[in-house]
Amino acid sequence: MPEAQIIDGKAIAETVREEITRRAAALLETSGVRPGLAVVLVGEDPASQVYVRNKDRAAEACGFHSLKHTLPAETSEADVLSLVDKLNNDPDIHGILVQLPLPGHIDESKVLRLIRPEKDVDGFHPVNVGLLTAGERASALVPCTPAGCLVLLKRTLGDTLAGQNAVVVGRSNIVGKPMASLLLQESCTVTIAHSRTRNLPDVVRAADIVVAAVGRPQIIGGDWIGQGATVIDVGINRIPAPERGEGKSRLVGDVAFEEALEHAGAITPVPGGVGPMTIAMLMVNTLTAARRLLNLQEEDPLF
Ligand SMILES: Nc1nc(=O)c2c([nH]1)NC[C@@H]1CN(c3ccc(C(=O)N[C@@H](CCC(=O)O)C(=O)O)cc3)C=[N+]21
Repeated sequence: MPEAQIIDGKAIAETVREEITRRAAALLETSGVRPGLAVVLVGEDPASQVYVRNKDRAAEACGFHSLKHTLPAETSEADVLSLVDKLNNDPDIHGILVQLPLPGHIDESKVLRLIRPEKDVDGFHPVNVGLLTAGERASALVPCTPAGCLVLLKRTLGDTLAGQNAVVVGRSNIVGKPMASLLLQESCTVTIAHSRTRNLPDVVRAADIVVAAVGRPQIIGGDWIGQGATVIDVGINRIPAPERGEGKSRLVGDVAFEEALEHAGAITPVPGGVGPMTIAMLMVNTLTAARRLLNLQEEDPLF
């Protein structure tokens, strides 16, 4: 059996970012506006710091104005809310991202609801969730990770996904549910599976498209993947790797990658698959938000 094609998320993310860099330069040329992104990080979680730094670099590479607000873990909810309020009213800021998870004493949903939907580049505000669910993707801001997965699927399978059997494993608000909405809008037959799904291996085996967004290392067996299926692995799990030396670790996805290679038609690696696309789509959303706030015409969507 030939081995699966490996979907190069890093390279595809690069092409998306190049296109956004061109469009941002054109916007600056014609309107004198530089897209502005504000990222709010509360606390010192090291993984969050890495992600926020990568995002900051990507924004600068695209020619955006990038502002990072790092607040101590003890910051009160009221202070976070007042920062969001200030960013909502800052004309130089077009996109606001509040890094999740927030410390336990802060009500996440309260913070996310305060972000102006037009600046909600994560697509987590109930207005954007509602627009996406209602099939009005064109006026919503779509969550970055599912949007990135859809770009990877279209670059791999072509622009038409209609009629494909898509199984999304995981039902989170940030990946599973919006992913299912996007695939449904593409006229896939969509199943949302989760920890309580009966006969999960058989459900996954019936899929032409598998999106794994569970957050447990290699929980999806390689032999669960139907022959020739396209596999998008959203999981980023750090596991011990004693073979690399004492105390070392490595990143793996939610899919048992090596075995899945023997069954899948195409599959994303971890790292280098969905992760880089998430950051690229944040750039897409920030430019989209800037153009809408300026009442400029929509550009050709990238997905
Ligand atoms: N409001 C909010 N929005 C987010 O989008 C958000 C968030 N909070 N909280 C945390 C998660 C996580 N996340 C990642 C994005 C890119 C990589 C990424 O680029 N990963 C690289 C590897 C990075 C590494 O080596 O650690 C890759 O998969 O190739 C990872 C994780 C965004 N998140």
